[in-house]
Amino acid sequence: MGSTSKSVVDMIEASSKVHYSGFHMNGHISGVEPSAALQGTTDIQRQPFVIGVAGGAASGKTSVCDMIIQQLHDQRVVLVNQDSFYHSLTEDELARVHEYNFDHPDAFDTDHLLSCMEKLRQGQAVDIPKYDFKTYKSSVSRRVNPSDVILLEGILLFHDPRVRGLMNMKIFVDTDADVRLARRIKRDTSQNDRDIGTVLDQYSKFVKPAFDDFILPTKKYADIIIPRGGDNHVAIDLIVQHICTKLGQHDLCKIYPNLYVIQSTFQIRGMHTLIRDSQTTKHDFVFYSDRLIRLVVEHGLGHLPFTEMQVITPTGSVYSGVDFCKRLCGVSVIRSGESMENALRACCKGIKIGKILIHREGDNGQQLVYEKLPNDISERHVLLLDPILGTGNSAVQAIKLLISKGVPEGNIIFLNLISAPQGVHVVCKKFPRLKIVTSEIEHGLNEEFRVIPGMGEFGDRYFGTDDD
Ligand SMILES: Nc1ncnc2c1ncn2[C@@H]1O[C@H](COP(=O)(O)OP(=O)(O)O)[C@@H](O)[C@H]1O
Ligand SMILES: Nc1ccn([C@@H]2O[C@H](COP(=O)(O)O)[C@@H](O)[C@H]2O)c(=O)n1
Ligand SMILES: [Mg+2]
Repeated sequence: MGSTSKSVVDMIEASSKVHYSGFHMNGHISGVEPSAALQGTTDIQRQPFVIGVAGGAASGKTSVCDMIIQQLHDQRVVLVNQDSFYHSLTEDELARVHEYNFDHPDAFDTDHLLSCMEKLRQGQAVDIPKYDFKTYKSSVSRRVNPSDVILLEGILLFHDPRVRGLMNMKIFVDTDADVRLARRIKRDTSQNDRDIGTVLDQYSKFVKPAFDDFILPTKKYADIIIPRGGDNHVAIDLIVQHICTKLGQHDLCKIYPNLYVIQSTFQIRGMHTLIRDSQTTKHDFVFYSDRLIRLVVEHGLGHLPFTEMQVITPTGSVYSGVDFCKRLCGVSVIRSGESMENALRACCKGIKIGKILIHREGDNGQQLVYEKLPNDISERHVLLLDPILGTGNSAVQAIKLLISKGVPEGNIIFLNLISAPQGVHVVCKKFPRLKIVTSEIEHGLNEEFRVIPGMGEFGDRYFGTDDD
């Protein structure tokens, strides 16, 4: 199929240049959801996506980071090394350098690292020290500009909870101890002018014990463990793909405060991988779609208003909580939207569900052919259900109908599994008070206006009508 697609960034620049570049001038970009206080405003300040890469010395951390940076060539990425924050040795320490433990957490100026990271996260440039392994001192520094992605790498990066707390993703490079020692000998004798006896003494006295006591125990904090470091191309490709997905979503979220992409996890990516696979059986397709739909529905319900209430617990204490919004209604866009009804019913006991059927003739010829909605819909908050947002034309028809029935635009939450950027632009621009909640942003649309990578005809795959 001769399909062409535009990258998210291309489309954003083509259709929304003013918002996009305006945002970059403010210089705040992030991997984190906007805070509650900022939701609903256009002044969203975002911070960079921070990836921590830890592992033993000479495990291949720097090499893994270099490979990630190479693959993220069209993104603004900076690398910050924990090595840069080694304390400079005093004259006394220098005189007895062979007794100094460079692999202990105290060897690093972690407060300085934290203050530099804080500035970068706030969009400010920082001067990061340059550490010299031969003189054991930092002298000059290098200027690091704020970026969309910060790679932070070092042996003990996961040791301090404050440093761990900065990270959106944690990677542990897991390389065999013999390989690490062999590389270390090679590196220290050739680059750092050390003799092999000194390298081996340091290894047995400090490096190996510190690895066992301080580095290995932090492996449990990793989101991803990469065996074989830079040789593991599959792992690096997956990581880069994940980062691109997050950045793509953030680009759109930067522009539209009414777009909510649920926080991606590897569970969610795994479910998406299954439902996008053309070889997945109907049974698995339904199972994993249902799991994802439930997540989207729960997330969407989180955007409904609530009232505060107090209850008495069985211990006789007062619990101050909230009461659910009662005036609700689901509206499914026939036919694939009906796949989302069960999840909504499972979350909202006895919820009314209306239906809309829109007939699609080519790209622009959307026509409303059927609707059955509760009479009092104008007094309800509406959860509009359609698993795929493509061109946005059907969605616009459905939303217009709801508004014509008296539903305030701000009372509509549009729930879908995947959204093409084109559809997001159309819906978010036309209905800025409506909220879209989705689980992934797609790359785009092909020449036939089908979402890509997409997952095919959702209704056919879900209801089993795709058999020959
Ligand atoms: N997959 C690999 N194969 C061969 N040599 C490697 C590989 N990964 C790293 N190296 C080499 O090992 C040394 C240490 O790698 P580096 O990425 O600097 O590790 P770290 O940052 O964990 O100390 C470097 O000299 C590097 O060129
Ligand atoms: N002056 C120094 C400072 C550090 N080391 C060793 O470097 C290792 C950490 O660097 P990686 O790039 O390998 O992560 C660590 O094991 C220190 O022992 C050193 O030898 N001399
Ligand atoms: Mg390194």
